[in-house]
Amino acid sequence: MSTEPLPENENVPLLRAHEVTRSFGCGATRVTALRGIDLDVTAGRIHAVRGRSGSGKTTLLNILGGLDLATSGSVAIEGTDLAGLSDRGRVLLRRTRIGFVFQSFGLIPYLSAEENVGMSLRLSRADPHGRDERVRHLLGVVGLAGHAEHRPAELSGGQQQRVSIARALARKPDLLIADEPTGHLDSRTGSGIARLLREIADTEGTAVVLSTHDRRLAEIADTVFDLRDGRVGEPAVAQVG
Ligand SMILES: Nc1ncnc2c1ncn2[C@@H]1O[C@H](COP(=O)(O)OP(=O)(O)OP(=O)(O)O)[C@@H](O)[C@H]1O
Repeated sequence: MSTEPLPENENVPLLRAHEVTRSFGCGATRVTALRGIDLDVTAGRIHAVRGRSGSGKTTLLNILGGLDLATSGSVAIEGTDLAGLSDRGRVLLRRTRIGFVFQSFGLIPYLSAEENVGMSLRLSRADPHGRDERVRHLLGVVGLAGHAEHRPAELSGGQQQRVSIARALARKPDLLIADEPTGHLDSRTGSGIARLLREIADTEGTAVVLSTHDRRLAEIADTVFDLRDGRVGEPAVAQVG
């Protein structure tokens, strides 16, 4: 990958993956999940990764989010190669710049919605007043202002996913990684989550990378990458912007 500094220009990608491969295991049991992925991620845009089960979607998202490292190739956020950071450097980068949303929500069951959303802000010792304001704002953004004190078990699946999206946004990440965010939801609830992600990308300028089998999520994406045999085809520009 070029070591030239990127020009200052709003079209410069936030994240750039170049020739990314990922293999697991060795010898006869070696599995190559990704085989040379090139992909750019841009602020305020939604990038959907589609593909059959086992095509490498989760593996790719984990690498883009710095949860895992490529076997070869590079992933850089604003020119910083993730593989060049120490483990602690990657943890810090994830905490400050990347939010994660998972299919199974991953909320802490004994905490209320507002406590789940505010958790990472408490851990970062954010000023309590600003923290409470941010949590209130985010619960409003995801349409749960009236459910601040509910625990996950008292919320529907769609509401739990909204809490997990608010939690992922608490520290104003530049990049939101969402692995099958509607995978456990019925289609109507999934459509609501799709609209919410679109709104967040548009209003907060967050870059979103999501994996999905869900047509509705692919429809709200700006770019769709089809993963097949560990490679992506030419990115398709989705019909709906
Ligand atoms: N930790 C691991 N160890 C060994 N093989 C792995 C590991 N993680 C993923 N794989 C393999 O890599 C390939 C891609 O898996 P991955 O989970 O990325 O696919 P996916 O497209 O997300 O699938 P799904 O839609 O079912 O979640 C699969 O063959 C899987 O078995």
